[in-house]
Amino acid sequence: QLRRNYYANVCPNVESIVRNAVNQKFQQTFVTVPATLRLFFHDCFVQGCDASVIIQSTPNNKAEKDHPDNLSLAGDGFDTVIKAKAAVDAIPSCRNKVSCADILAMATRDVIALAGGPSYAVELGRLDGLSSTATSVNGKLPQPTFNLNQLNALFASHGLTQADMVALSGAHTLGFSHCSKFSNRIYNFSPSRPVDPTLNPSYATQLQGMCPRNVDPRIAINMDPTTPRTFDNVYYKNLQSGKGLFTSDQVLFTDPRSRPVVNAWASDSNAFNRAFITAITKLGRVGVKTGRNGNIRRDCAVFN
Ligand code: HEM
Ligand SMILES: [Ca+2]
Ligand SMILES: [Ca+2]
Repeated sequence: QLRRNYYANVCPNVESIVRNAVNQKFQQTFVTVPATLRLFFHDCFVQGCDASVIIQSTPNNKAEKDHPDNLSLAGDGFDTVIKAKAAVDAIPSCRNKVSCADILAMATRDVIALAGGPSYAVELGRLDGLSSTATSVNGKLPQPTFNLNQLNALFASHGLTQADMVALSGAHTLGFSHCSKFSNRIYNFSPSRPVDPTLNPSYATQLQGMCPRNVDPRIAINMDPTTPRTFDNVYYKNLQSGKGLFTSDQVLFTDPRSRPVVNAWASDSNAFNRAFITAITKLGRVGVKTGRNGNIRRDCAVFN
C-alpha cells in the first residue's frame, strides 16, 4: 500500500525539504551517509520500517537502540532524521503530517545518491511504530560471522531473496567497522590457523596493523579499503580479491551459490545498481505499519 507521491496533497515539497536537510548534514560530515543507510536497515529488520530504532530509552523502557547490536549505529544517522523532521515541520502544512519512518526512507535514498550511488523513486506511506524494546532486537539482525545459510534464512524471513541479500550487502561499499567485529578473522580463526584462509594475506596483515590486539575499542576502519566514500560496485571486486571484511561479506564469494552474482556485479555496475534499487525498495516494504498499528510521531525519538 506504499506509493510514490503519498504526500502530494498535504506536503507536496516533502522530498525536496528532506533532500535539502540531508545535503546540509552531508556538508558537515560524510558520516551521515553510512550512518543513515545502516540505520534504515536496522530499522526495517526489527518490527518493520517504522522508525522504532530511533526511539530513545526511558527509565521504564530499554529501547531498540540500546541493544548491543545497535550500539554501534553512528549518532549522525539519528541526527539526520531529526534534522530533516525539523525542516519538514517548519512548513506549516507539513507539520506532523510526515512519518519519521518515511523521512528515514527518503534520507536513505538521498545519502546513497550523495555518495555516487543510484537515484530511485522512494515509496512512502509508512506510519511510525508504537513500540521499541531492546529485547525485540534479539536474533533479528545478521551477525558478521554468519554463513550463507544463516544470511539467506534471515533475509528470507522478510521476503528478501539471496540476490536481494547480496545486493544489500553492497552497502558495505561505504562506512566503518570497529576492530572487534572481525578480529576473530585476523587473530584466532582456528587453533591451527590464526588467520582466516579466505582473507587476502596482505590485506590480513594490513588489518592487523590497523587493529592490533587490545586496540582501543573506539577505533573503526573503512569497510571498503579501495573506495570507502563512494557507493559503487568495488565491494564485489574486493570480494573477488579476498578483501571482504566480515565472514558474512567474504562468504558471498567463497560459497558457490552466490559467487556467480558477485562476479556479475563486480563487472557490471549498472546491473548492481538495478539490483540494489530492487532490493532496497523491497527492504522499505518490510513490516509497514498502517491504520491503528502506527501514528505520526511529533518527536521521532519519543512516542506521542
Ligand atoms: C548481510 C548481513 C550484514 C551484516 C552481518 C552486517 C554487519 C555489519 C557490521 C558488523 C558493521 C560494523 C559496525 C561497527 O562496528 O560499527 C556494519 C556496518 C555497516 N553496515 Fe552492515 N551488515 C549487513 C548488512 C547490511 C545491509 C543490508 C546494509 C544496508 C543496506 C548495511 C549497511 C551498513 C553500513 C552503511 C555500515 C557502516 C556504518 C557506519 O559507517 O556507521 N549492512 N554492518
Ligand atoms: Ca523498525
Ligand atoms: Ca566503495
